[in-house]
Formats: sequence, C-alpha cells, structure tokens
Amino acid sequence: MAITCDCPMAQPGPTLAATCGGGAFMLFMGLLEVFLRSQCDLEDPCGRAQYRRHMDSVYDFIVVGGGSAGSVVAARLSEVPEWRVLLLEAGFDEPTGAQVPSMFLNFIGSSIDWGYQTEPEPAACLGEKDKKCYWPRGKVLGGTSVMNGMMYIRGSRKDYDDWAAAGNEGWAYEDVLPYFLKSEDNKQLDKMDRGYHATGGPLTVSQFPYHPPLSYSLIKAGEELGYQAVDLNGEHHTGFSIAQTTNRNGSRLSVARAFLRPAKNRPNLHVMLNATVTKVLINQTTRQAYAVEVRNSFGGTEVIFANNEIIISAGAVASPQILQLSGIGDPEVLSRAGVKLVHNLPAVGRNLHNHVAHFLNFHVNDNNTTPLNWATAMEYLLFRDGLMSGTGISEVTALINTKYSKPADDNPDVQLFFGGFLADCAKTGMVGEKLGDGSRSVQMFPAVLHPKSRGKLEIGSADPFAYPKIYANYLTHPDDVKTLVEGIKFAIKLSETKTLKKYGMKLDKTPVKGCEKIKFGCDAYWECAVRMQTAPENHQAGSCKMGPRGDPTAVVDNLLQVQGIDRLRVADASIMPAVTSGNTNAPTVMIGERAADFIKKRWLGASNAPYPVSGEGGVSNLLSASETRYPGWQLWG
Ligand SMILES: Cc1cc2nc3c(=O)[nH]c(=O)nc-3n(C[C@H](O)[C@H](O)[C@H](O)COP(=O)(O)OP(=O)(O)OC[C@H]3O[C@@H](n4cnc5c(N)ncnc54)[C@H](O)[C@@H]3O)c2cc1C
Repeated sequence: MAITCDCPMAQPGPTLAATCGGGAFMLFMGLLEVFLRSQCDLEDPCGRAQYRRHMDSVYDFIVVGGGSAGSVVAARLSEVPEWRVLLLEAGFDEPTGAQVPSMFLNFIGSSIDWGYQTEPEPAACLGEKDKKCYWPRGKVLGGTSVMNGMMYIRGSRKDYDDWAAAGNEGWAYEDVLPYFLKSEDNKQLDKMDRGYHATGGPLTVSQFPYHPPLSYSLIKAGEELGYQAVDLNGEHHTGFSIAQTTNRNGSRLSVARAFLRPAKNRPNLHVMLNATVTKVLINQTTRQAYAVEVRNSFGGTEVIFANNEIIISAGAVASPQILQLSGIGDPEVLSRAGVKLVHNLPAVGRNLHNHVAHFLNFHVNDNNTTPLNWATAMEYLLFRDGLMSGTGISEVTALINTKYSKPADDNPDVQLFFGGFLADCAKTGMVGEKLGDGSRSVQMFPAVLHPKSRGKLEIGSADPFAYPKIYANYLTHPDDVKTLVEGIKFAIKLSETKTLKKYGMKLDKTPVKGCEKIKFGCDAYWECAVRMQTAPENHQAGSCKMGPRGDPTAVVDNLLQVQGIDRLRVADASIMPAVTSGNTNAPTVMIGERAADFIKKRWLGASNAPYPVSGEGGVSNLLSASETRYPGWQLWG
C-alpha cells in the first residue's frame, strides 16, 4: 500500500527534544525530530484514525479506553457495518517520536504518561521518596502499547491452563491460542516453531532489524548455563531469546496503529480523543448498564447512551477505578469516597499484582558501539536499520527456573530482562554513558513471574480526576523475596560465564543505600537491596479478576461480563486472574480479541469461538437465585 504524506497534521504529544534533558543534545533531538516527521511511514498523517470533535448521543457499543485491548475491541466490533461503535480515549494521538524503538523509555514521565504512584509501600520501594513506586501507563491512543518495550511474549501453556482450572471455562491454552493467531502477522515464520504462529493478522510480529553484538553473546551465555535459544511463544516457554516484537519495518507498531488505522474509513466507528469517561450509568431496576458520562475535549460533560453494551478497557488501574466511581465495588470503599452504592462487588480493585524486579548494574569493556549521532540517525532515516531500529540489548529476554520451580512444568518463575546499548539520549549524546575508565554500563533485572503478594486499589474520593489510591504491597509475601534473590544470583552467574567475561563484565558492587551495613552479596544483603531499590515491572494485572459466576473474589465471569450487571464487560489486563509468565501486551491483545468474539456471539449469535457459550444467541449476566449465594449480590443502593 502506498503511504502518502499529503494530509495536514498537528504534532501530537511531546517532542523528542522535550523528552531529553540536557543543553546541546536538545538541538540534536530537535533536528532529528524534524527529519523523522518528514518520513511518511513514521508520521503517517493520512493513515491515522480519524477523530471526531462531537459525539452522537446513542451508539450500539461504547468502548472506554483506546489502549492495547480497547483498540482491538473497537476495531473488531466495527467490522459489523450495522453496529455503531464509539471509542472514548482520555489521551491524544501517539507522538511521531514514539515510533522510534530506541526512544521507548523517553516518554515515561511525559504528558502521555498517567504517571501513577503507589501509596507508601510497607516492604518495597523503601529507598524511594515517601516509599512510593512509580507506575508509568500510557495516556494516549494505543495506551501503554505506545510506551512499552514492544516485546511479544504470550506466556506459558500452564498460565492459561491454570486460569481454566480455576473455573474459567474456555481460557485454557488450547482455547486462547487461536486468538493469538487471529491477531498475528508473523514475518519470520521460517524461524519459529511450527503450529504456533500465523500470518495475515493486523499485528506485525518480528525481531527488530538490528541486534547489538552483545545480544548474541547473552544468548551464548545462556547456553553455557544450560538454557537453549528457543521460540518462547512456541513449544517451550523456558529459555533465552532475541524476542520478537511488535515492530513494523523498524518502527513501533502500537495496537492502535495495528488495529484502528486500517479501520479509519469505517463510518460506523467514531473515535473521540481527550474524552475521559467519569462513570458508567446503570439502571437499578433492570441492572443493565445503559450509558457513560464523559468529560469531553471542550471541558463539558455529556451522557452517551449504549443500545447494547459498554466495554471498559481502561487498563488495570483505571478500569476498577471507573467501576468504583460508578458505584460498583466494596460498600465501605465507596462510602468512604462518597459514592452511592449501585452494586456490591467487593472484589473490584482487589487481587492487584505485578511482576517485581531488581536492577543490577554491570560494567563492560565494549567500546565498539556506534553512538547516537548523525551516522546512526541516517542509518535509521534511510534504511530503518541500526541502533535506533531496536531497543539495544532490551530485545533479549530469558525465562528461567530457580530452585523453587519445577523445570518439568515448563512454567519458569523468573524472567530476566536486560538494558543497555540504547540509542535514546544521554547527556553526552553517546549511546550509554561512557565511564571514566572506558567501560560502559549494562543492566540485568530479574523479575518474579508468579508473585504471591497481592495489592489493591481504591478510589479516595468521588472526583473522577483524582488518582486512585494504589497499594501494590510488593514483596509482602516472603516467597517473592526468595525467588527474586535466586533470580539475582542467576544474573550474576550469567555475568561470570566465559562468553560474558570476554566483555570484562563486572558487577557494580556499590552498596545499595540503606544496606551498607550488610555483607555485600549474601542473601540478607540482596533481601535488603530488593526492598530498598525495588524495580516494579510494568505488568499490572488482576484488579478486575475473572472467575466463575458467583465467586466473591471475581469481578467478571469467563465471558468478561461484570458479575451481576448486564451489558457491561471489562476487557484488558485487569481481568487476568494471575498475571502471565512474561510481558503482558500480547495477552492483552488476545483478551481484546476474545471480548469482541463474545460480544459478536451474544448479539449476532455467530462466532469463531471454538467452544460452546451457554445461552441461545448469547448470555445475560444477571445471576440466578442459585448463583447469588454470596450475600453481597442482593445489596442494592
Ligand atoms: C515502560 C513499559 C514497558 C513495557 N514493555 C512491555 C513489553 O515490552 N512487552 C509487553 O508485552 N508489555 C509491555 N508492557 C506492558 C503492556 O504494554 C501493558 O500490559 C498493556 O499495554 C496493557 O494494556 P491495557 O489495554 O490493559 O491498558 P492500556 O494499554 O494502558 O490502555 C488503557 C487505555 O485507557 C485509557 N483510559 C484510562 N482511563 C480512561 C478514562 N476514564 N476514559 C477514557 N480512557 C481512559 C488510557 O489513556 C489508555 O489509553 C510495558 C509497559 C510499560 C509501562
């Protein structure tokens, strides 16, 4: 398809220069931005979804949040030409600079980041100001897929089989695999395991075009420790990999770019930006959701009606927040916040969890990397190659077993991430800061894949623009600490392999502040270190947990319908009963695909769903008398 640039477009979002501090570098970044914006495939002014200034007052379906899941739901529902679909997104369109893979960290803390912070943590982030952990989340069309690391990891077979075993019929690995395939357009089929990948979907999946030499060495180092290089989305889920990512020809493929731009000419899909949903309205007699209240881009409040359904896809923080603002939640939380109870559902906002990690810094002797300069920039601008077309060694990942997990389960308990050789911005304009002794820094960070600690999220007031109170409760379960310490030891062992010794890789032994009195490197030291310098991962999940109908710990059922309320679903990372073993974007896209199919099944009576869904032409979510065994179900405000 020919890409044309011949359409007017205002620069959306923060510029690259604004995301890089530091005097002289501003000029470089400013000029680079001008060149990037002249590239039609990056700026894509004609291909972007068309946005409306005004909404109609009634639609068939309203999707709240245009992130990783919401973009999919809106695009798939609008495939039905008779359905009128509204997508409401609180942020604006994605900035051109965010298309450059190597700039993936630049937008954290910018205006497209909600920039959440937890409440003071009891057992983690103790070295941070007020003991609060920082949670970046995308406030932009495409959501967090506009600022993520693009890694495409689906999770293990056991993750989904466990969801199904917990009573979620239709969510076993064999059930969800077709939905991963439905989205996928894999550009490297020949390199991947047969039977696990597909082409032709909207989501382009491929390795980045360029790999720093150290990426290959990390894979070799893994082999030295007995781990093979594998397709982590294939037959095995344990091993090392230069991961496939959601990039298209060396530029970021956000979920909005993949799913919504191709749908831009559909007259039945309306996309509103800068439109924040403040609550869902529910008819207390029929117990059906029928409208949303929206703060529009002019600062006014509108009520928009849904003939059929409302789908909340606002992410693991905002989805439970919106439910609580709508009067769905724990009566005590709502009463404290001054919100009238509509439906007693205490599970809303509970079961919040996330992978948790610790950053280890290493020095390497490698000076052999092209810095971010005009040569690198031209390589990217002309050929979409070189350091700017990837995320440095962050493209590598490993899923490994500590002594606490059973290798036979193929369900590793630690994911190893890497950082370094990133052509983003540095004070000197070099890739990675050169240290005085001629070495440079790289990072490894092990993350706990099956955290047992659970947090919660509560609104503190009825103000929809006040951030909710987030209690992450990281590392409150002792097993999480033990697993993380083992992950750290594995990372250090990896740095000591023959392969990495060639780089002169050395652990930075500067003691973590607050742990100086403990002998460096012993278990007690690492326990202290992980609590002082906690690296919260960005895979928040579980706050609108999926569970069997009537389960008091669940918010949605296996069709993603809010329990006890009809015509209201949640579809995003918040529904995961337990976070998957890896990065969460691909699973969230799959959840969006499934939600769209459930809805089609209900309202059209047809679906690709490979397993039976109860009810003729779909199912209402009103609970029968036998399902209302939890006393809370009867409470109505
Ligand atoms: C720095 C970082 C790196 C990451 N790296 C990776 C990676 O490499 N690979 C990977 O798989 N995952 C990664 N992730 C995680 C992954 O991107 C997320 O899990 C995923 O995008 C979550 O999708 P979601 O649909 O649940 O929420 P989101 O994508 O966050 O979407 C929620 C959307 O709802 C909107 N919204 C919120 N409230 C309202 C409201 N009231 N009204 C209207 N709209 C609203 C938001 O603005 C947002 O657009 C990373 C995350 C971060 C932060």
